[in-house]
Amino acid sequence: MIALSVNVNKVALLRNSRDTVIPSVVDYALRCIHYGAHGITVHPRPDQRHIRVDDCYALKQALSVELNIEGNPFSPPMPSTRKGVSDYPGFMPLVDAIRPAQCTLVPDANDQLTSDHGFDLERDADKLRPILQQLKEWGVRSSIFVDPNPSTVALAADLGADRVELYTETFAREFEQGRGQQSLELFARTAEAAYEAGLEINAGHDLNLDNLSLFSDLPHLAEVSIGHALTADALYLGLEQTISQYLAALKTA
Ligand SMILES: CC(=O)[C@@H](O)[C@H](O)COP(=O)(O)O
Ligand SMILES: NCC(=O)COP(=O)(O)O
Repeated sequence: MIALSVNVNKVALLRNSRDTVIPSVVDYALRCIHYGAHGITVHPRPDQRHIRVDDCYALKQALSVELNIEGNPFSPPMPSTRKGVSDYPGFMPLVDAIRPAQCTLVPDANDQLTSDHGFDLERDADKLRPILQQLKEWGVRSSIFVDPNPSTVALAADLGADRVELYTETFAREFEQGRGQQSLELFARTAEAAYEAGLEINAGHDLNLDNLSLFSDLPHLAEVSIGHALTADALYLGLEQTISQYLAALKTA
């Protein structure tokens, strides 16, 4: 079985556009689980523009399924600029406080719009090793966000990671151009090399209802985390009932 972990960043982004709690990130996450999702993913960034520190605490408390926290382990503390929102303590202090089931290390710059590359395992080895050791001591399963590369992925196991998350943006773009099958082959060779090295395999970024069925053929795939497209699809797929309920409230149905 391939686990679906729903990334709730975009729900927080919508919530943050007002000083209200609509939509509730925790309520949305609980509904995802009620409808069959297996876990919840968040990617807090230092500016807390979507998921906030307080969301991480609330999700940890509310969830009985796996919470996956993604982020740059080297991101420093940052004061909050918004009233009533806690300061960002830095990524590793946050993970220490929350102790999620899984922590995915992503090399995002602080001001990056979204994740756009994986770690360079050769260049960043010495920086990553103590981070992975720390996660092990905390009992947090570790995963490293990587670009598909069959010749370097095994290094993640040498560094002490439990899993890798394959960054699937290139697959999504190639799929749109009709080259999904060719692109999947590179991912499959990377997955085989990772599996041979003893790693478990996650994947994510820009997976959607069009490309997911093909991607789910990836060998040894344990988990996908999906947020952006899934949130947009929930808007579309829930629209009919929503419009009809608003019309009923107006007594014009
Ligand atoms: C690591 C990764 O690919 C996701 O966490 C991605 O960053 C989605 O979150 P955002 O859409 O908030 O960037
Ligand atoms: N790790 C990928 C993730 O959490 C969600 O990525 P996306 O579906 O929002 O592109």
